[in-house]
Parts: sequence; structure tokens; C-alpha cells
Amino acid sequence: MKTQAHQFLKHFFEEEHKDPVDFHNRCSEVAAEIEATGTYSLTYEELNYGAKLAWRNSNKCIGRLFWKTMHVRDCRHIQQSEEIADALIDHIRYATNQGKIKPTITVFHPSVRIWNHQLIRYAGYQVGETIIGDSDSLAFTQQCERLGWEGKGTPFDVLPLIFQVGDEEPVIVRIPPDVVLEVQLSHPEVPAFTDLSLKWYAVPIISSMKLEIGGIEFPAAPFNGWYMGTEIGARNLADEHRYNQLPAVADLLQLNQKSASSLWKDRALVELNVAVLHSFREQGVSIVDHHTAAIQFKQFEEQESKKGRDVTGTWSWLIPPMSPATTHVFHKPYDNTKKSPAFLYQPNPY
Ligand code: HEM
Ligand SMILES: N/C(=N/c1cccc(CO[C@@H]2CCNC2)c1)c1cccs1
Repeated sequence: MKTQAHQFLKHFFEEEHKDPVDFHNRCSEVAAEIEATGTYSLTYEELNYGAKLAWRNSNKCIGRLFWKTMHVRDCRHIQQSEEIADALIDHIRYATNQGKIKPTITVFHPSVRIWNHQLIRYAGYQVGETIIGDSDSLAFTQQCERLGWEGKGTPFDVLPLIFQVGDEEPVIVRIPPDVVLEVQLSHPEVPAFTDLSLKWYAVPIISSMKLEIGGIEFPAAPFNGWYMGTEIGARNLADEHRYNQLPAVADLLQLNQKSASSLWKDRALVELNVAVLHSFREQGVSIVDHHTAAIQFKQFEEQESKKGRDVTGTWSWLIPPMSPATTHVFHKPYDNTKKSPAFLYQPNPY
């Protein structure tokens, strides 16, 4: 830990052009604290900067241009369940901001663990051979039902929050419906598109990853940005094993689904993604198309290079799932070296 702490503090003091004397003093203070207690506490300033660095280091993220603008909410002092529940619901309200989404992270005490993959997500139910809702949520929905939650059984039931403090019993909390902003999907040129009764939630808030800064680990540090349209239109609503909506969209457009070579899937995919971007914009909810996101990522690469920093990335994640070769990302390699601070995977707590 001492080495990781030293490395982090070195970056922090150098990049923030702080006084080397202060750096030396802080290192001695941290070394002493580790000696005495086996760990150390980050100042708010170090936590704030470390969380932003973790985003900047996220190889799979195309949205990193805005890494400096993230709002960091320090909730490390909270350990009572009611306060944790309130802090989670406050994150959703604050980040949603009536649609003008604010990239935000809330950092909890290391003993807290959130069971949700995302704070807002739809339930998935196995009904005989068919699946209602989001198949990605099957296992988590079963945990919610085991803990007494009952959904309505619709394809868009918002799941409750489940979190745990240390080894205490997990706590299950319903999210007040007025806190959850959703976007009903319509198409600018196809009025019948609304007959599909499709919608999606506005704010993606990842709550299953661990934040690591200077050797300190925070298993509960939910973070949000805004969506890139393809995540909803080319994956969540399009994948056969998810909401599988391409045939229904193709029916609407009266496309010939008999032959693959009619490219009916590709035409349905484009119109579904047009509908997602149109609906979010029309309802005043932040979203980015995959072309603009790639242009912003190019600006991030240039900005980092000017600062003398190498951009690392995971090519297979950085290319968008739709028309990838129309972006610059597709046509260059990326160094997938892992840096710290970082967001890390951790095993499911259930
Ligand atoms: C501001 C708007 C943002 C956009 C448009 C954006 C976009 C994306 C997209 C499209 C992915 C790939 C997701 C997938 O394929 O399932 C991704 C991954 C990721 N993003 Fe961003 N992002 C944004 C903000 C953030 C923020 C604020 C953080 C953290 C502070 C973040 C951290 C990550 C991480 C850790 C991954 C990889 C997740 C994994 O390994 O499962 N992103 N991002
Ligand atoms: N737009 C986003 N998209 C994602 C970012 C990270 C992860 C995910 C979901 O990843 C799942 C696991 C692999 N694909 C789906 C989506 C953001 C969520 C939180 C901040 S930005």
C-alpha cells in the first residue's frame, strides 16, 4: 500500500503543481498513518482528484474528454442505512438535474457494498420459456424478490436499491418513482413508432464497480455520465437476448425480413437509434450520438498528448457497436495498459 500511496501522491502533487515540501510532509504523514493503522485516509482534495483520474484512466470509456468536470460527493462518513439510502436517492436527483445530466460520483465508506449493477435498471422475469423485461437483470431481480420485493411484471419495472454495510443484513429500498426520469421513444418521421410503447431511463449510474485510489479501495462508489445513443438503440433494445426490438421496428417500416441481404436489420437498427437520439433531445435529456462521442474522444487524445500523457484504451470497447468504421477509433490501435487510480470489477455480493 505504501508504494501505491506514494505513486498516487506523486502524481497528485506533480499534476496539481503543488509545493514539493508539502509533498514530502504529506508522504511522511501517510507513511506514519500506514505504520500505525495499516491504512490511511485520503483528504477530500485527494479523493476528488483520484476519482477524476480513475475516469481518465478508464480504458473502455469513450466519454473521457470531460473527466475534469465530474462532481465528487464524499459520503465516506455515512454508515447508517437510512442515510445511505438517502445519499443514493440524492445522487439520482442531483445527477438527473431535470435532464441536464451532471457526471457525478458518490464515494461511500469502504464497508458499504451496493448489490445493483446500476442504480436505475429494469427488472427481468423468467415466465415459462419467455423472459419479460431486461434479461441482464434476471439474477438481481430474483435477489430482490427473495428479499420481499414484488414487481408488477411489466417489461419496464424499475428495480429497488439493495445495499449492505459490512456483514449486516442487506437493506432493500424502493426508489420514489418521481425521482426516476424516463424517456418515451418516438420517431421524427414514423408516427406509428410510439405503438411499440418503448422507453428507457435517462441516467446510467454504474454501482457495481470498485474505485481504487492510492491503494485504498471503495467497493461502493456509484458513478454516472449520460448515455451514448447506441447503448440503448444498438444493444439494450436491439440485442436478441435483451429487448429484441429489430423485427418489430422492421414490421413498422414494412421491410423484407425474408432475406438477410435486404439489410432489414441494419435499416431497423438505424431507425431505432434515430428514435433514441430524437426522443432524448426532444425531452431535454442529455445524450450523445456515437459520431460526436468519437470526435470528443479525438479531442481527449489530443488534449492528453499536449499534456505529455499517453492515452490508453481497449479498442474493442471504444469502437461503437454501430457503424464503427465511420469513426477514427476503428482505424488505430490502442495500448490497453491498466493505470491507477482505476474502476475495477468485483465479484457479485450475491
Ligand atoms: C459523460 C458521459 C459518458 C459517456 C457518453 C460514456 C460512454 C461510455 C460507453 C459507451 C462505455 C461502454 C459501455 C458499454 O459498452 O457497455 C463506457 C464505459 C465505461 N465508462 Fe464511460 N462514459 C461517460 C462518463 C463516464 C464517467 C463519469 C465514468 C466514471 C467516473 C465512466 C467510466 C467508465 C468505465 C469504468 C467504463 C467501463 C465499464 C466496464 O468495464 O463495464 N464513464 N463509457
Ligand atoms: N454511458 C454509460 N455507459 C456505461 C458505462 C459503463 C458501463 C456500462 C454498462 O456496462 C455493461 C457491462 C458491459 N456492457 C454493459 C455502461 C455510463 C454509465 C456510467 C457513467 S457513463
